[in-house]
Amino acid sequence: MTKISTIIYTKTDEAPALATHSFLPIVQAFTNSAGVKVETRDISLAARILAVFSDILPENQRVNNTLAELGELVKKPEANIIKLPNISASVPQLNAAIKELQAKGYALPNYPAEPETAEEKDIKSRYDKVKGSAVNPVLREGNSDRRAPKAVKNYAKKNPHSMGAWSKDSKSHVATMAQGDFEHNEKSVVMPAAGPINIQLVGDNGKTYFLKENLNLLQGEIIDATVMSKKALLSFLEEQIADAKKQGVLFSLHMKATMMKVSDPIIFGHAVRVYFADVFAKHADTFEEIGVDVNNGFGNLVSKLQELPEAKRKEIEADIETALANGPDIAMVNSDKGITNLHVPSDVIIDASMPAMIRTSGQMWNAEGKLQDTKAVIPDSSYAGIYDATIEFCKKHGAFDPTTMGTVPNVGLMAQKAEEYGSHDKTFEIADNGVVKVLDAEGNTLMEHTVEAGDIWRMCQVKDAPIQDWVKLAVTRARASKTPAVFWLDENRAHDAQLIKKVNTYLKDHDTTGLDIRILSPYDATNFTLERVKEGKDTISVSGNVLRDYLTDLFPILELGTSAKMLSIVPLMNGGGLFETGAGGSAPKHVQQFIEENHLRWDSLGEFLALAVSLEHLGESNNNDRAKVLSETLDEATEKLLENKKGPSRKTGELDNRGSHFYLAMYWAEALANQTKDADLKETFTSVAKSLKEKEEEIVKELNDVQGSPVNIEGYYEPNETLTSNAMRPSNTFNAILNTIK
Ligand SMILES: NC(=O)C1=CN([C@@H]2O[C@H](COP(=O)(O)OP(=O)(O)OC[C@H]3O[C@@H](n4cnc5c(N)ncnc54)[C@H](OP(=O)(O)O)[C@@H]3O)[C@@H](O)[C@H]2O)C=CC1
Ligand SMILES: O=C(O)CCC(=O)C(=O)O
Ligand SMILES: [Mg+2]
Repeated sequence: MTKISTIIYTKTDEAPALATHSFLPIVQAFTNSAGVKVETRDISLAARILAVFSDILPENQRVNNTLAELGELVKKPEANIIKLPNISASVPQLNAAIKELQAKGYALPNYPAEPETAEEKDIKSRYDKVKGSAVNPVLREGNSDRRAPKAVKNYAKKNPHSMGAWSKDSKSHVATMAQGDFEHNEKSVVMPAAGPINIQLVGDNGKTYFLKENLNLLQGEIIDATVMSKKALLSFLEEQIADAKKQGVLFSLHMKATMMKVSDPIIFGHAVRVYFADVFAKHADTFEEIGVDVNNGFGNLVSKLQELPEAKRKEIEADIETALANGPDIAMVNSDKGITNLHVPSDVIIDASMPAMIRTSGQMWNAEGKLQDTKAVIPDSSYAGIYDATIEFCKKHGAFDPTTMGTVPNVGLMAQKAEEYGSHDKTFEIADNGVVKVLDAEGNTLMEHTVEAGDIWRMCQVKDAPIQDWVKLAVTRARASKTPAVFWLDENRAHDAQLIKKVNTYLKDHDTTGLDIRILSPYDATNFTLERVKEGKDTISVSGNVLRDYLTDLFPILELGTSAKMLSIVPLMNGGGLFETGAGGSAPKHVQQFIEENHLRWDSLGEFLALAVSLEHLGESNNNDRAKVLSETLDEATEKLLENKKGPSRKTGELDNRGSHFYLAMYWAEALANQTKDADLKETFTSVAKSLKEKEEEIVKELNDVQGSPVNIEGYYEPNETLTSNAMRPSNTFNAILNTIK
């Protein structure tokens, strides 16, 4: 008797949440017969908001803090979690979600942008726990192994996606700071012993205070501190805006304001204020009065203007028009609706936006809805070089060829809030000129920076155990796939120099004979990897947390057309498994199409791949042979789905997400019927496969016929369960067959 095994399937937001309404009933029907329970946990933005305010809500509206619960589970060996992408909310998204929940009868407070009373401060601190990238860092108690499975890569080679041609004369380029930024000011030390540290600001005005107290660190932890100079940033932005105008290219800002939820909105705000400098100078008092905060994007100003009397509003709008006419053209998110790249910080997120630009001949959309060469502004220079190198490579060699290009899997250091992505509780917009010091328990200065008011100072940490685990994972993957592995580390960067020492030490713990393992700076690693990619050769990138994020969108988008097709495994350090679905996000544009046309183009390939490895892990860890059979047959079904091109189409009226789920179910049932390892499963699924095949045409017709008109699911952040489920399961014939599986 095998013991009951449980997989946790996360309920999230937007397109992946819609897809779950169709896919999960299939999964549950198939796994039930193998003694595998698939339970859901709601970690959507709406559920996370309700969880942090449960104590003030009436009993019938309270929800458990499931994210905290999963945060504990990932530290246990029995963890087996399938994690779908979720919204990492920018402030405009957070406000929209609060508004929707309030309208649904939840007495939630508004988000206080500038809290004054103790109560407001408490409210803001609760919302800040939900804001930005608040899920992934909590669950990632392991490092990351992301790759395109062979079947997926072969499919892409045989069925290449479109790839915009590159011209040698392209004026597109990356602009990044040459001094005064995080990269150039970085200092780094390794903790010689465990103990608390303090971060202190010694003000030139005689005021000295702690920015952070009693932060407990472990022995061997690498900590870095650095600062982005406001002055240097502003003059860089001024230069780039003028240069974009001069060169006649689009101005486009690429940030990660979701993951870097403290620093990057501040930088985003500076970019908006510098671009619209004349408007901000002329109307400073009015903006102060109506509480304009462009750290949440230019869109915040646009919406706040509605509060003004018409004459004043019109005057400011005219000045905005003048600024736009005088400045360089701005890259557009939606030219029909006049939404620019500077409107909302969560509309243009660097990991997806830069590869999309590179795939589109290095161009972005202008206000006329036409493609145009672009200046991609990435203020901090720590990682901008990888996009610079890629763009220059494309100018020299032309676009990559998906039919021949090699693949670049990634082994990423991310466990336990590693590096920049764990820095928000140690990032500060500095209030006074002075010196920021990192002090050990005895009061010795470990690192210090001279700062000015408005500078952004931050500290990052990475623990030693995750580094050891990461090096081990890199060697394991290099050995298993017989592929060269490159550590993307720059000996000239303070943090990387410390990491290189540890990498060299920990590599000695493993047998590396016969393996090709190198350490190259990110810029050189890009060129080395791209040369090989062009020749059809594979190369593992072994990187820190930020590059993990960037590279696992960059290469999949170039190789496969989307990062949705990645296998994304997080072997948890305590033995459990976290299986992320794909490497991309929650695709807001897909929801819009679904609502308007009842067509969901979301590709669940990432979910299929994740479920297969989750079942395999369960098979191994729980000695559940049936789970293994389910896993093997699911992989067969996924391959067949690719071969027969049953992924979702982008066009309304054609097979969509729901139709692709039907085909997966049919192929899965067929594979189960054809296997010989488990007779019971064979018997159950022989009749299921037969019914599905017989009714194929009818089911596909039912799924496609509903498309073409709007659908109402009564909400965006918390749609109505029944309406959504009905909309996502429109084939009675298919539903009836699933109901017969015992
Ligand atoms: N792991 C996580 O939880 C992550 C969450 N996010 C969150 O997702 C949101 C959107 O982020 P954004 O940077 O725009 O990135 P997305 O990955 O959501 O979207 C970029 C584009 O990639 C394509 N795409 C992504 N996934 C799929 C899929 N499964 N099937 C088909 N196409 C896909 C779509 O292209 P097209 O429209 O052309 O079809 C989509 O518009 C943000 O709230 C962000 O915080 C982002 C990254 C990871
Ligand atoms: O958590 C997030 O906000 C995004 C995560 C992400 O983009 C990634 O891990 O690839
Ligand atoms: Mg990413």
